[in-house]
Order: sequence, then C-alpha cells, then structure tokens
Amino acid sequence: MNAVLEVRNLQSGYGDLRVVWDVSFDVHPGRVTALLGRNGAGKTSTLRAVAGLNRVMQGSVRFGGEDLAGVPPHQRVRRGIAYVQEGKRVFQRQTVEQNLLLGGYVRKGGRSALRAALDPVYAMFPILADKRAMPAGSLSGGQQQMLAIGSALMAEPSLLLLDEPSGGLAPVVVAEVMERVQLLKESGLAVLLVEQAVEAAMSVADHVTVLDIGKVVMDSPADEIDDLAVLRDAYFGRVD
Ligand SMILES: Nc1ncnc2c1ncn2[C@@H]1O[C@H](COP(=O)(O)OP(=O)(O)OP(=O)(O)O)[C@@H](O)[C@H]1O
Repeated sequence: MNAVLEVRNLQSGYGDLRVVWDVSFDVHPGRVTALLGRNGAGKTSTLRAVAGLNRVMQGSVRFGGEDLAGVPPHQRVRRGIAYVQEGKRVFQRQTVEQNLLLGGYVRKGGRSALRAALDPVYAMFPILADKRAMPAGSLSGGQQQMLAIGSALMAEPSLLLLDEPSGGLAPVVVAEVMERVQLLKESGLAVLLVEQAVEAAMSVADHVTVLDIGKVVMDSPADEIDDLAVLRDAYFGRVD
C-alpha cells in the first residue's frame, strides 16, 4: 500500500536554528514507523515539522500524496494528522468525556456525530468508558496517556503522531499502552512513534528509523533487526 506520509530530506528547527539536517522516512496505513535515537537527536523536532509546528527549511513532508508546505497545523488535523505530544496533555479539571469531546472539535457533522465518535474510542479504551464522568486529573498516568490518545482519535485521523507515550510510566503500563498501539495499527491507522524505550517501540514497530544529530543513522524493516545490540551501535556509533 502507498505511504500515507512521506518525509524527504527534511531540514527543520526553531527560528533560524537548524536541528534536523537530513531526515527521510515513510509511514504506511496499518503500520508503525518508530523514530528512535538518543536525547536531542531531533525526533520531537521532526514530529513537530510533520504537525506543522516547526518550519520545513528544506526537503518535503507529503501526506496523502500532497505536499503540506504552507498548510497550517489546524488544517493538518482536519486532513487527518493527529499529534499526541509528550507528557500526557489532558485537561485535568475536565471530565474524561469532556476531554474526548474537545478532541473531536475539528470534526464536521455536529453534536450527534461527535457523540457517535465516542463509541469506538470507548471500545478501544474501556477504562475511559468506566471513568467517563471522572475528572481527567484523577486518572493514573497510564490512563491519562490512554485519554490523550483517545482524544486524538476523536478527530478520526489516518495518521497518528505519538511522542514518547511510554514517558514516566511503569513498564507494565507501557506494555498496556503498546498493546493499544498494536490494535490501532491493526485497525488500519498509520502510526509514527517516537520513543526512548527501544524495546517497547520494537514490540509494535514495522519499520525503524534511528536519528542522531538530526540525521538518519539507521533505517530498516523491524523484522530485520533480530538483535537490539545493532540498534545500540546505531545509537552510539560503532567502535570497531
Ligand atoms: N524550542 C526549542 N528551541 C530551540 N532548540 C530546541 C527547542 N526544542 C528542542 N531544541 C533543540 O533541538 C535539538 C533536538 O531536540 P528534540 O527535542 O527534537 O530531540 P529528541 O530526539 O526528541 O530528544 P528528546 O527525547 O530529549 O526530546 C536539541 O539540540 C534541542 O536542544
């Protein structure tokens, strides 16, 4: 199947500061591309460029075959790109359901369509249905991460950008979050996953792109990486 997202020779950064120097990868429907690399490698900056929050200085970001140059962030959401930022961005005082409804604000079709969109999200995350009337701030860290993802899904995206969903969570909770990512990809969603937790990312990844200092240092189908030591070499450079 054709790639839904094609990033080619991307250069991007903050103001005039360039931190992404040459990054290319694809994301396909029903597949997870994992963007890995050590702190400061440029992973978040790359996601932000795809979401339209950082300027593309060179290269291109194409979504559904169209170049996104000049398309502002909110229109990218409308076109089907949802971005779950690092650090569980939920509205703490609003209920779970209010958070989800806010996530669907870009949808067309009025109130009834918005409410109907809740059903598949509750089916994917039954804990959110159980806690729908609770303030989001009363949820555990893992549940808040599920809520952040659920809110993004309310916009009915075809591409989900996930920035470090494992951040600050216990390993058993990370495994639960990754199980949901697995289900999402099986439902046909294209997922671009940024992670520090390599093993968690590898549990769902179909393709792996490793960045260092804003450049791709390794690019491989996940099933060709049978030894995580290979990834470690890509992270820290071979000494042999
Ligand atoms: N708002 C900003 N203004 C200027 N420079 C920034 C900004 N945010 C990040 N940077 C710099 O851009 C570089 C890449 O950071 P980025 O956050 O993309 O890396 P990362 O791979 O996502 O790492 P981490 O997991 O630590 O966030 C780093 O050198 C960082 O200091």
